[in-house]
Amino acid sequence: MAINDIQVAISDDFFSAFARIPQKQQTKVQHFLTKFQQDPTASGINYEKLHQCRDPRIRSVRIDQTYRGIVLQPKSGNVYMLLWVDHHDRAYEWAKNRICDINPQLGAVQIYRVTEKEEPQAPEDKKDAAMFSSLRDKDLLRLGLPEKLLGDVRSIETEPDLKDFAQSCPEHVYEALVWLSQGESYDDVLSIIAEQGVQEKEGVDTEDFTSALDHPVSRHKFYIAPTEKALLDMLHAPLENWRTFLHPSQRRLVEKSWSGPVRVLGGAGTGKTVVAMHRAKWLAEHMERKSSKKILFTTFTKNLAADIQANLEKIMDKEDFDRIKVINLDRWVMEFLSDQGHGFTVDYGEKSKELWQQSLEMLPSEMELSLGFLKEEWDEVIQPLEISDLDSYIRTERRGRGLALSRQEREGIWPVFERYMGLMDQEKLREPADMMRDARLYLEKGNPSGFGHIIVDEAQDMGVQAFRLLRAMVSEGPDDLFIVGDAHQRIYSVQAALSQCGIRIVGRSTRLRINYRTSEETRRWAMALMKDVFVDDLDGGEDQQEGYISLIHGTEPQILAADNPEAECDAIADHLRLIERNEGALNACCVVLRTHKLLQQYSGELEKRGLVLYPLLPSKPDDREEPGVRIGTMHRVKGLEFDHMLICGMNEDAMPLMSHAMKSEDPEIRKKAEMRDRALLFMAVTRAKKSVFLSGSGKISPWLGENLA
Ligand SMILES: Nc1ncnc2c1ncn2[C@@H]1O[C@H](COP(=O)(O)OP(=O)(O)OP(=O)(O)O)[C@@H](O)[C@H]1O
Repeated sequence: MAINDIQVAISDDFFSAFARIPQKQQTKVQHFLTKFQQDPTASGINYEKLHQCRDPRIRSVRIDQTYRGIVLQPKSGNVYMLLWVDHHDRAYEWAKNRICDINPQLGAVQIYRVTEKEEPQAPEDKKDAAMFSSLRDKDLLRLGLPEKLLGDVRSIETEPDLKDFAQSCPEHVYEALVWLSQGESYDDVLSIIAEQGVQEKEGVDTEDFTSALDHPVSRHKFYIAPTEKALLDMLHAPLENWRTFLHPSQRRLVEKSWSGPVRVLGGAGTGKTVVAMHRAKWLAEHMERKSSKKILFTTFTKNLAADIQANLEKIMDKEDFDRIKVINLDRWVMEFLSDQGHGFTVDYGEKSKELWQQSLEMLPSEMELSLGFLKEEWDEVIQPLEISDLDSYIRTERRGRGLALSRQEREGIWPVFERYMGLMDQEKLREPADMMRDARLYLEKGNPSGFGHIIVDEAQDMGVQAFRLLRAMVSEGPDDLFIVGDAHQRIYSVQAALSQCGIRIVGRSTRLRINYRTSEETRRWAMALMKDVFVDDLDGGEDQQEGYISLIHGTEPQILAADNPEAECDAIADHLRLIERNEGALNACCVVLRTHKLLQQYSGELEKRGLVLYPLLPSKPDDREEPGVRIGTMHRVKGLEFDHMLICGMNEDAMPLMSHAMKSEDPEIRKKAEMRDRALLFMAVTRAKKSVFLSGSGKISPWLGENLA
């Protein structure tokens, strides 16, 4: 057998186990793996049969005197699979009841754990109460359940039983069981998994590991390193599973040529950014080598673009990476316009405030409309619809506005807008949305963007002008636009519909449904915030709120209502100290506040209580090597994640914030402002990987519910 025919597949469990062993042994494992990958049949590799082991194909291999790797060596073929690594006794204990085989129904490689004494059936007295009693064995096997686990499934009665079963069950089967436990019908679950390319197959050869490793389920579990360098890179970041182990539902979006724009929706933490990054990588690897056009990966926020750039660099070859430009859209617009000799400066509201005041002088004295109302009219109607004359304004439908304006009233207020536009021009100023419009006009005149494909993250915060611009930046055609977003997290712009901006996604739209970040308890709490509100699908329709799951469990969000701010800060400090005692550091904890003023106030109070703080600054990435509790505004944590989130100062007037918009005379504007704050709280809560703590004092936010600590 030629050595180069040999395939070495490494399981995700192996990488997790590797991350837990001491550094000294990690170095030895690296040496071992380099040798092993070159030739697993070399005489220096000591395979030992484990007599206690349920799977006759499993062997141990020697790393050093005390550490062992666990390997599967199939009877035939040239595949070797590395399953685990640990101290001798623990490695043997892990291997004892593990089975690694090819599922006869699906043709995928699975690893699972059988109980000491397999019971093909549940005990008689448990049968009726069982959670999956309505399903026949045949139905369960069709989902890919190993036959040896049938008895275990039959014994599951409660959610905690199901949760425990996760330790033994192959992950894709566990996912199917969780869907079923949440009330999805059996047929719907079959369709969900079929969409991922997971379905019953005829004539599976249960000894052909080479073919089985190509199955989407196996590819979610095993990594076949293409080069030694790729393997070493993986070992340097063993817990970053997203680097290689794409879920089948993610992989099918990434590795495919699409006939036009694609929209990917997905709740918080479902891996939208991960998918978008892998999509960029796949496109770079598959695009025409000679093409002078680049791939643009764009985001709404600057911070996220910086993170993505760093992450893409980790998973790509330099040559492929050079085909991608990662930049937030605003910044690209500035660079492009400057190249075109545009000559205007963007204004984020500082100077325009003054100009609005001057323009207000044009309002007829008999009209009693506030400046707030006029600015809302500008942001919601005039700006997105690009209205530049009174006639068009009179004819427009004013969608999304709650207060009607007669023709006469429109004639009355138009001079205010006209004056504002004139003053902005005079001062050579532009609003960010105007900059996007101007960039689009240059593109439409024939000045190219230089991009052949565009990937858009955080699309929920891109407004009408941004979508129109993106459409103009790349020619219509295969793989032109790949757009990911989640309107539950829209905290900046107003709702925009892709199709109304020329981006047609019909037939190329999909949803990611498995949350990899937050626990199920946190996910449910966050979803309850959005229970009775309309959440759009970025194209004018409604996003379904059901059908998401998280496979991780944790504690319920903890809510504290203190008598006064001092008592609240005492409780926050106590909560942090407890985490520090358990985990040894506070670097993965983050405290967020609704406003800059609250941020200053709470920072001072927490420092007084002896806590070291690490402020999250607007443009500096979070360096997790630095000590201290992360602290920032809620907006600053968009797109990030932390083990523990503390969302503080959640008083009645802070959430929702009693802003101008919340006091608007237009009910639609009040509704939108409230929705943005709900989305902000939703986004902040869903940054947590392990726990959420929400606190306020005196009268707390009505959204924190009644679950008081
Ligand atoms: N296939 C995967 N395997 C392991 N981890 C994954 C996978 N996909 C995503 N993750 C992890 O899940 C977490 C969330 O991923 P990501 O940030 O891409 O989600 P998102 O949908 O963009 O989140 P949000 O919208 O809330 O910002 C990250 O920690 C990521 O590493």
